[in-house]
Amino acid sequence: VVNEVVTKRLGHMPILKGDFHLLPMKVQRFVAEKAELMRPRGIYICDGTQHEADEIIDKLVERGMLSPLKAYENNFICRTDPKDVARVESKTWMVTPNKHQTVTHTAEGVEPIMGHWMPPESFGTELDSRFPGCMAGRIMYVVPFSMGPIGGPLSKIGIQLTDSNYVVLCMRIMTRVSPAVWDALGDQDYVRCIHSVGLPRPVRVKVVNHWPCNPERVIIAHRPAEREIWSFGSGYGGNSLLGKKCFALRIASNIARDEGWMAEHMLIMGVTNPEGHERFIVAAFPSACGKTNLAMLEPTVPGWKVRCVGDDIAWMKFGEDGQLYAINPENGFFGVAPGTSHKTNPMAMESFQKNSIFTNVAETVDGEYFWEGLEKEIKDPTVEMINWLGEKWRIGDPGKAAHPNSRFTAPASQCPIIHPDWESPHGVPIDAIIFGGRRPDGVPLVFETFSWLHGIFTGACLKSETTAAAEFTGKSIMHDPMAMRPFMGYNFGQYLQHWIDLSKTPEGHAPRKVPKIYHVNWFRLNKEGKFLWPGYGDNIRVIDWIIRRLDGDDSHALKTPIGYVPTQGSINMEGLPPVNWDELVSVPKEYWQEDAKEVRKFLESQVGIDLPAEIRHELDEQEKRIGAM
Ligand SMILES: O=C(O)CSc1cccnc1C(=O)O
Ligand SMILES: [Mn+2]
Repeated sequence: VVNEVVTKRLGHMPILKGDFHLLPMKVQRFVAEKAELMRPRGIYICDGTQHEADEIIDKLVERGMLSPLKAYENNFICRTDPKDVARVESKTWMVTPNKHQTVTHTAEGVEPIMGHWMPPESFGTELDSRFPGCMAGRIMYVVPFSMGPIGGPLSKIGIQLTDSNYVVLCMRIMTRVSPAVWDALGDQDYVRCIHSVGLPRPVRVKVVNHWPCNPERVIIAHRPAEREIWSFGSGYGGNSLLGKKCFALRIASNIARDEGWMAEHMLIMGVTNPEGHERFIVAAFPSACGKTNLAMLEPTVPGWKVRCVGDDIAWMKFGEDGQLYAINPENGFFGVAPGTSHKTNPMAMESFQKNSIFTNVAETVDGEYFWEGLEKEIKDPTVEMINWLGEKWRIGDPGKAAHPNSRFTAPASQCPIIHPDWESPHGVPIDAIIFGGRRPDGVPLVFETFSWLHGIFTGACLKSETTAAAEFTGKSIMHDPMAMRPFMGYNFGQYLQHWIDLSKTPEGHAPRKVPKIYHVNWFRLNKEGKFLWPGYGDNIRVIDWIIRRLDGDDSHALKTPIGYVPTQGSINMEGLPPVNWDELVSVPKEYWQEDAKEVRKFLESQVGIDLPAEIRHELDEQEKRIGAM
């Protein structure tokens, strides 16, 4: 179908690949309009095939942006401009007509830590000063992708326009890119993702590592009501792979609120006990707090089996039967490389032995990847390397081999313990939700909350020691409510209300089985500053206790003011070096009295009048229980 407006807009823009006029008309209009705005030298409609990826890879290798890691099959490495290495929260915005659609009514003079609001008129100005002509001399790739299996009832479709072929390669690993998306689209809406590295040709600045970007002019703006994302100036991770944080969390949480489901920053895992009974659990930990490690856990206790459904994002919806179901909307893993090893996550290691892309890690002269944590696994510890800055480096030299936020991008299908149902369109049944974070002091190894509302309150008070994924540095305990702080798509108080509302069974439906909510803390330190708990594969012992609780075993729990903690002997410690049980599970009165004051101050100053009454009630009741200790 040819439409005059589209034809006029496209003008003589060459279509370098694909048949533009076979695209659905609404997509033709979207592509033509953006092409007229950003004026690329041509349009390339992606088909997501291996052949297409190989062609793009060859071009990037020739240009020097990507190089093959010759020790593996089809693995590649790239180094970014050192100024473009992580999500940039300070330049990530939600654009809504009314400020409080995005941010809560914080106390006078208190900056919201959730949601970063930009008024629509300012967004217009920012857009006009960046996007017109920004793709000059570059190709505009049209990437049709599905978050979730194509055509699934919980899946959603996006179209990303980008001038970065690195982004095209990564989107193909992280999402489902296929012409089948055009057919699945039908009359449903889709999320419009517009991305540019922000460096039109002819380029007048020095491009570092063949990595075009425009760090000083970065903006990542979301228009949730319009289901639109605009990203400029960064080629990296969550700033540019718009299917992940921007779509699957910030925009999707808005769609989920409107449609009655949940878009959460959670891993999804299947756990089978020695009796062969499998349960599925989701867990929300802040960035770089071990979600991937838990999702791919290798149990140290015989008879247990863990299989991975997802490691970062869960979309969940109550089914007709009242059961909560979850899908992993992603198609790959974009995991933190440093700290990943055969000791900490052998299954992750096995997931990226081929067909994967490594960003800002080190490369040995033998063509292997290297990062902090692999010292004991490298064949030759004296081997010469190129570090993430492109400098000659050896183990023991000053500086780091890999950037702390360096990443592997690997197909989920390559994970040896990927669950057989990981692509089930309807998802897997969820029986427990676990919140957790890095809490060096005062927080027990695990506790079960008293109710759905108490669980939401506990999630809203989630805190964790900061890590490398965001731009914060240094060790401090930061609030990260529901592990969604950087990804909150709308007013946090309304988000809590949405969780509360979802537990209510709609008229004439099967009663909703709300999952039990737990909190875990693998990171408690003893008085000498040493970890009290071995963690990693031994965390199955905590999951075992949780599953016995789900199976109705209520004998091994001690009621405390913050929830039920395991009684001594109720966690299988066989084979473990002695553990100081009291230090590990104690709920110290003075610590929690302080904490009660701090979370009240946090909720009152950060959520204010938007805090649902039910959660305020949980806050009051918990403070009373602690006070009565
Ligand atoms: O986008 C980045 O710079 C890394 S952040 C990231 C990547 C994958 C999964 N989770 C995160 C996160 O920050 O939570
Ligand atoms: Mn994450």
